[in-house]
Order: sequence, then C-alpha cells, then structure tokens
Amino acid sequence: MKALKTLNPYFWKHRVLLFWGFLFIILSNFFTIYKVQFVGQTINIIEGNYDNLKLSKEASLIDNVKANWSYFRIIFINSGILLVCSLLSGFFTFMMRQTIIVASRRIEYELKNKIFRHYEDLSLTDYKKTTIGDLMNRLSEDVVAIRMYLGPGVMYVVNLAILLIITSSYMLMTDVEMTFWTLIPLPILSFVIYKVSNIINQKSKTMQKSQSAISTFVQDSFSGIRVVKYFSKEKYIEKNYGIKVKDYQDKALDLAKTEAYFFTIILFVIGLLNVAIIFIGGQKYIAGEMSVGTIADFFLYINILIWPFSMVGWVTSVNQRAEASMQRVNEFLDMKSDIVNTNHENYSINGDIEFRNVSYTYPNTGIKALDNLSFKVNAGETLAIMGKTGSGKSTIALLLGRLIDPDEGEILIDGKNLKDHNLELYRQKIGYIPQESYLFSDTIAYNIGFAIDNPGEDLIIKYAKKADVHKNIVEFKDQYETIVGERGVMLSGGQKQRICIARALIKEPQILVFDDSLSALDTETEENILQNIENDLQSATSIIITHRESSAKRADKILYLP
Ligand SMILES: Nc1ncnc2c1ncn2[C@@H]1O[C@H](COP(=O)(O)OP(=O)(O)OP(=O)(O)O)[C@@H](O)[C@H]1O
Repeated sequence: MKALKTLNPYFWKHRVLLFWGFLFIILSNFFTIYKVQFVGQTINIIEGNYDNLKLSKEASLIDNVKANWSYFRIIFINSGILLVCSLLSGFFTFMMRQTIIVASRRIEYELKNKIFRHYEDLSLTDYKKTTIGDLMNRLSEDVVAIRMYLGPGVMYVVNLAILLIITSSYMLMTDVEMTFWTLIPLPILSFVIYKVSNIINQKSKTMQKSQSAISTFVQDSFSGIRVVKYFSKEKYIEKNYGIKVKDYQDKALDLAKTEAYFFTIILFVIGLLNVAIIFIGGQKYIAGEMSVGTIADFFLYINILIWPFSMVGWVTSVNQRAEASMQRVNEFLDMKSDIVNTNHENYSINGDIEFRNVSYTYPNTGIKALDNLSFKVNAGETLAIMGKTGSGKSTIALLLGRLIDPDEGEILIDGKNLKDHNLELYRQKIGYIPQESYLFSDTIAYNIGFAIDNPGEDLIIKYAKKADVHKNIVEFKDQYETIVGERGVMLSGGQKQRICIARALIKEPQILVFDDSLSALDTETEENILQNIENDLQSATSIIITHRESSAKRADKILYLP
C-alpha cells in the first residue's frame, strides 16, 4: 500500500469530515447492535408468559391487552426501543455516507484537477510518451478506482472493525462457545469473496476494454463516414461492428456468471451459519443452558456481521486495484516537463527573432528535422519559409512557440535566449495559426474569442472581419452562435482556416506564425487578409510558412529549407 500513502495529505485535508464520518459509523453500529438484545428479551417474555396469559377469543384485542397490561407493556416498550434504535441507526448510516462519501468525492475532484493541470504542463515531447487514451484512463478508471478506496474502501473496513468489536462483545457476553463456532467461518467467507472479487475485477476490465474498442470503432467510422460511403464500405463496417458487439456480449455474460457466485456464496454461508446456530443452540436449549431469545439474538448478530465480512473480501480487492491505479497516477504526476518557465517578470516584447545554429531531432523517431539552421528577422518584418515537405518548416513553428526546445544552438527573441524569457508572457504575445485548422467543438464566437480573456462581441466581429470570414458567418442561421461541430466539421476548410486566423489576430500579437495556414484560401482572400495584417499589425513580426509563391511574395525575406 506504498503508493496509496500519496493520499495521506488528502485525508488530512478532509480530516474534519472524516472524523464525523467515523463517529457516525460508531453510532450507527451501536444502535444496530444495541437493539438486538431486545428482540431476544421480547421472545423470552412471550415464551415464558404465554401459559399465564388471560387471553380470550371472544374479547376484543384492546380488552385482551388491558387484561394483560403488565405483560404487553414490556412488549410495547421493547418495540418502541427497537423502532427508535432502527431510526437512529438508519439516520447515522445516512450521515456516515454523507460525510465519508462526500470526502471521497471531494478528493476525487481535487485529484482529477491535479492530473489535468499536470497534463497541461507537459511538453510536446512528454505527450509522445503518453496517449490521450492513457490520460483518459487515468482521469476516469484510475481515479474511480482510487475513489473506491477512499470512500467505500475506508468506510467498510472501519465499519467492520467497529461492528466486530461491538457485536463480538455482545455475543461473548451471551455465549462464548456459540460465538466461537459462528464467527470462525466468517474470515473464510472474506477470503473466498476476495478471490471472487479479483476474478470479477479482471473480467470487468476485459469487458471495459471491449466496450472502449466499440466506442473507438464507432467514433472512427463516423468521423470517416465520407470515406466509408465513397468506398461503399458500409457492409464491411457493419460486419466489424457486429464482431465487436458480440465480443462485448460474450464478456458481459461471462462477468455476469462470475458475479452470480458472489451472492450464492454469501447465501450459502448464511445457510451454513443458521444450521450451526440451530444445532448448537438447540442442544443448549434442550440442556437448559440457552433460551429461545438468545438463539434468535444469534441469528440477528450473524445476519448483521455477514455483509461487512463479505465486503472485507471485496474491499481488499478494491484496495489492490486502487494501489495499482495510484501507482499509475503517481508515475504520471512524477513526470517533469522539459519546458520550464523560470522567469516571471513583466516586460514588453518587440519581436526580433534569431535562430542561431539550431538543430532539432525528434526523440521518438530519431528524425533530424533541423540541422544547424540560422536566420534572423527584425521586429515588424515578414519572413516566408518555403521548402519541400518534411524539410522542417512546422518544426520551426513549434520551436518558436517553445513547445519544444532545440537540442543544439539557440533561439533569440529580442536578443535574449527564448529559454530565459517569461514563457507565459511570451506566449501571450505570439499568435499561431496551425497547419491543421483545429477548432473546439463549440460556437464560432467561442473559437475566435478563445485566445483572450472575456472577449467582447464587438472585438470578435472586428477580428472576424480582418480574417475575411465575417461575411460567411453572418450567412449562418445562428451567426456567431453557430456550433462548429466536432472539430469544425460543419465548416469548409477555408472557413476553418480563417476562424483560426481571427483567433490568432484577436490577441494582437507581436509575433505571428502561419504554419501553411493560407493554403485553403483563394488568392484574393489571402491577399485581403495579408493586407489587413500589414495595416493593423505593422510592428508585428510575421513568419509565413508556405508552399505558395503568392503567399511569399509580400514577405521582406524568404528562407528556403533544403
Ligand atoms: N511529432 C513528430 N514526431 C516525430 N517526427 C516528426 C514529428 N513531426 C515531424 N516529424 C518529422 O520531422 C521532419 C520535419 O517535419 P515538419 O513537420 O517540420 O516538416 P514540414 O516541412 O513542415 O512538412 P510539410 O510541408 O509536409 O508540412 C519530418 O521528417 C517528419 O517526419
């Protein structure tokens, strides 16, 4: 349980809630057990006094009660105690869940945020070490497994410990031998349930994998529906889907079969213990050593204990899973980003850019994308970068945004190494239009305003005009509130590119990087946009990565990559 120690600070943070939770566990268990003795007592009173009662079939129920009042009084009092105890134990069980489960949900929330924040901090190279699916798993499956330890795990273990202490004390006070014989099978039950729970966990994991395979397949098929239809591959896709669904069904049925054992085992052990109570209790009753009420008490004690003992088996398996999940989360949280910001000063950025003998090799493939590259652009100038595909143009864009750092050489911004700049401030001053126009599945207004805090409507429209896309947006029924669909599927390639341009321009950046992001535009629109930028962002340095002569012709300098 080494990895789970990471959670100790969280337990400490929510100690007040957890303290109340533990107190409620004690109270709810106390009232659950306390009432049992009154059941036995009442049965003994009924059994011992039945022959002496003055009951008449002709008299009404009320008259019978009046005639035997001293006898019925005790039964009424005992019933009242039973009712109040049940109410109180129910109330405290409710409170126990309201505190411990709430604490576990809060810790889950904090943990999810921490993982997400950490993921955002990683560099591009770090992302290559993990996948989106991996992150999703850590955020969902792993965090849920940890929460199960934090909530039900802790709650049931504490519950059983307290229940066992209180119940066994009552049982021992009643009959030592009977206590011994009825408690012995319970740890064996825990062990068997633990084994079954482990098998259930493994099977539900394979079932979940099968479920995610279906989700990925459906997502993939419908994202590429145009290709599927064009190639007339609907039947093929349908067949593959059928295979995947069948696989899921087989796994789900297999899991259901194992789950059925869970309750079967519990019911079997309850039956076994009932036989033990009747056998031992019956012998003692015949020998005059035990009353019927005490036998009834034992039935109730065992019924109270059986569930927590079963849960211990389940919780042990849950805790093992949580330990493995915590290890996976910790491995991820221990990853330190290559890109660290050490400067937190506030200053202005002019936009002078110099690459001095810069080389970069992608660590995952070993491909040397840039080799000893040097160039210089002064603030306010435009540099066009051209070259054949794979020559390293996009890599320059990534280096300029400091999404990666060069292996050799240095990048100077205003004469200072980019690594020594305040990264947060620098990124506020750089506008980037990616090669693949990435839009978030939200409205057009959200996508344009994304670059700045609290963007006003006027500003969004102003920059949509500068990016020459306003005229298209106003033609949509919902105009700026149009939902762009998943990654902008509702828009044409050129519309997406221009919305991305508006998103970069709204920042009023000092450095503007176009990564082949004018390719879907006709020359007239391209001309308009570049003219608008020239007029409005005169002091900004523009880097235009392009394959088209038309985009490069306005540039002050052109860099050809070999
Ligand atoms: N994330 C990555 N991981 C590994 N290798 C990469 C990665 N991105 C690019 N490369 C490799 O680095 C080289 C340069 O890629 P880059 O994207 O910079 O070229 P480019 O000039 O922008 O190409 P294009 O004109 O086709 O967009 C290519 O050989 C490419 O295979």
